[in-house]
Amino acid sequence: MAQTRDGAAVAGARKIEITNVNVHYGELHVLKDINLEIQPGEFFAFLGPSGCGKTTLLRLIAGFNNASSGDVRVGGQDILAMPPWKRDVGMVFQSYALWPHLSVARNVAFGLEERKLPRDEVARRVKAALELVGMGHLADRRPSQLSGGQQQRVAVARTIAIEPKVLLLDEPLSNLDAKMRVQVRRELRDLQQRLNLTTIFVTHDQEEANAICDRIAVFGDGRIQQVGRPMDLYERPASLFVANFLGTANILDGELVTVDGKRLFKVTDTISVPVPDGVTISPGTRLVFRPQHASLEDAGGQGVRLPGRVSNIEFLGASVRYGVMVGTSEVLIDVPFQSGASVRTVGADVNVLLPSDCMLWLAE
Ligand SMILES: Nc1ncnc2c1ncn2[C@@H]1O[C@H](COP(=O)(O)OP(=O)(O)OP(=O)(O)O)[C@@H](O)[C@H]1O
Repeated sequence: MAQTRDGAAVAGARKIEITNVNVHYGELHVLKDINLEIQPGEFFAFLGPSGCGKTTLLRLIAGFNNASSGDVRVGGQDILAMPPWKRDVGMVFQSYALWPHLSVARNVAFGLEERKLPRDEVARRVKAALELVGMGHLADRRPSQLSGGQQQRVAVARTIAIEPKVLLLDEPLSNLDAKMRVQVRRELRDLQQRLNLTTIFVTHDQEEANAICDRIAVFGDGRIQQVGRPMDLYERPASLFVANFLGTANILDGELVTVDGKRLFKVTDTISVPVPDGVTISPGTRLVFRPQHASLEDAGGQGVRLPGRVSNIEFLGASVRYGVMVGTSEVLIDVPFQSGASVRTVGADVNVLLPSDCMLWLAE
């Protein structure tokens, strides 16, 4: 049986299988050979920059656009030929799309009435859905009398009232301020767990995806670049694109040279890094590392030393972020801040100490 990030076993939730999906808008090839399996009860993110096709794939699953080729199955059933309302799939839109002239309760009831459910069943579901999102006490208000976060909760209530087996969330937090985003994303995660819903969350915000999702598919240029758990993608990105998209990455250019039989990655005439056995360096391969994995060392410590000069200092609270020029590239190094510890000054000569197990060798 599948398990969620919190270890809870899930029964009854649906698996989503996307096979060889292509979507064109006229000449534009928007989704290219998408293959993906989303496990029952997973909270899954589509993450990527604007325009890479995330929403297009979400809308395809919901039934609001068509594939040029490929197959989408939910719970083993081919859904692409079904109308949206028969798919057991509920979608929450970025804009919320609430009716301004209807009360909160009537907004939630609307989709149920369209489905011709009996009145008492509609009333029961409206009440239950609003209670679930903590909006029962505001059932008589109009959307204009609600905050952004409250409107978002109504939009979620309206979707879960139809009792979908799959929940699709299209950038649901983008209209909220930073504090509210953190609160509502937690609520969404809790709700998803309680209802045991296979959920896809579309976002271009890596922090959001990392915070609440079990797994992430990173999209770029209409393709899935990598799929994995947040920590695995961060620690083991498969490409420069993914390394750059998930967190801050230092990227050093260089070329492979062999000196006395040893392979070196030559960053400048005076700075070279030994290439570990088993690593393949091809044209376009770069040396990549995270700011917190390196340190500034005066003495001691294991690893490769890169001589550089401090070019910038930012105090971030828990750490100090140094910009250090290594050759012609500036790298960022996060040093944990300790009260009373001396802080280097701009212009100081330093050694960047880079443990060999923190080096990534990546290409585009
Ligand atoms: N109905 C449409 N007709 C033609 N082109 C479209 C249509 N909808 C989207 N596109 C184009 O398809 C590409 C993918 O759009 P999509 O909305 O899926 O991207 P996205 O990754 O969700 O971006 P965002 O984060 O900005 O919403 C974009 O180049 C967009 O301009």
